Amino acid sequence: MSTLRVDEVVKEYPLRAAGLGRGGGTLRAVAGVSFEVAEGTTFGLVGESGCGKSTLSRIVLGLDAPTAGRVEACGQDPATLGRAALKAWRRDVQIVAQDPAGALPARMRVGRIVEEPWRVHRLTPKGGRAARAAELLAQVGLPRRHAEAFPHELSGGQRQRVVIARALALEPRLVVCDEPVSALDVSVQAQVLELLRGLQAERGLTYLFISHDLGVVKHMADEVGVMYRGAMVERGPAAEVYARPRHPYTRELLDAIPSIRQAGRRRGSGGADAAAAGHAAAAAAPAAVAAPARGGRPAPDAAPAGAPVLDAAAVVAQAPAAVERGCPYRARCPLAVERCAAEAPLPREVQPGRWSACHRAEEVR
Ligand SMILES: Nc1ncnc2c1ncn2[C@@H]1O[C@H](COP(=O)(O)OP(=O)(O)OP(=O)(O)O)[C@@H](O)[C@H]1O
Repeated sequence: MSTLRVDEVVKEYPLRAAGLGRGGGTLRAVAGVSFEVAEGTTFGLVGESGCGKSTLSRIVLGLDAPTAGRVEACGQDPATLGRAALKAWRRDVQIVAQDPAGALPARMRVGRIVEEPWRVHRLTPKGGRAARAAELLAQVGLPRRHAEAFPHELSGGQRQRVVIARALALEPRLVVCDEPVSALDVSVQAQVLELLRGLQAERGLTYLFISHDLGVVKHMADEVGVMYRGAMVERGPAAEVYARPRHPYTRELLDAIPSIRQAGRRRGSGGADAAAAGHAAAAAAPAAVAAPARGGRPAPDAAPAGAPVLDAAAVVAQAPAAVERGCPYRARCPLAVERCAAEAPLPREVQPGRWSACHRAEEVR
């Protein structure tokens, strides 16, 4: 049974809202993405900065509506729910966000932070809020006395544990983990990932795990989806994708894993700097290769006729939308041939359960 279904989701923003000019036109941040996540499993969503991961996560969380397509999470499409129903649905779908320093209210004590979701939903758990909050803190590996601490008195890893405890307070079924360890030291990352895995096993949680780092996702995901310029270019069981990628962009990301780790080590401590260096390397590597711009097909009712539709990477590269057809990855692709310029590859099932949007998927090594 699927806890999450994402069906042909498209999200477009006016170029003006994306800070790109004053005229008409549309930025296509998510370009027809589909996948399902079975109950109790983890789907890893990977791609470089600007490929549309966070936009997709906002849609899954019901914080934004898709321009086209549909999401069903825990049995409901959040875009169709009224206010009260949406609030009730949010008990089932929680987020563990990226930045522990920014995600917690600075002036609230930790115990009170963990209790907050019960306050918002006017609930009292068995045994009372304070006692249950202390239990939750213990379950995420924090001593009970930390309930009295303020977030700034804790380390980054401890703060992320508080974020996780708060997300679990309402006993959700689906947790969107959006770069949950990217702000942490490399050694602490492993501990937090271990905690997330343990909680999943205990509670049967379903995770949508978003990261720019295929190395991190490897430790978590049952299935992986690789996003490039708003599209999902490869999808399949994690072990198979890592062992034999079927898209050259996945290959490029896999090849980048050792260099990211080395970048962290070169900076010395394996501490926060290392994680930051890894993030920077992942973001910078693709930018070093000039990506061409591409105009996409406008969604039927999204943009006025004649207004350009840009994909995310075209805008990241800040190049004019000159190329109208073909595979968006071809300028970086070692396998690109003439056909790739003429015809955009549609996702196809290259073997049971494995999807790739590459004309030459079978030749990727
Ligand atoms: N509210 C918005 N209005 C306009 N454009 C947006 C908005 N949110 C995101 N975008 C644009 O959509 C594209 C995809 O952004 P998104 O944040 O989803 O990517 P991402 O893969 O999560 O990147 P990062 O890891 O850097 O957050 C980017 O070009 C971004 O500028």
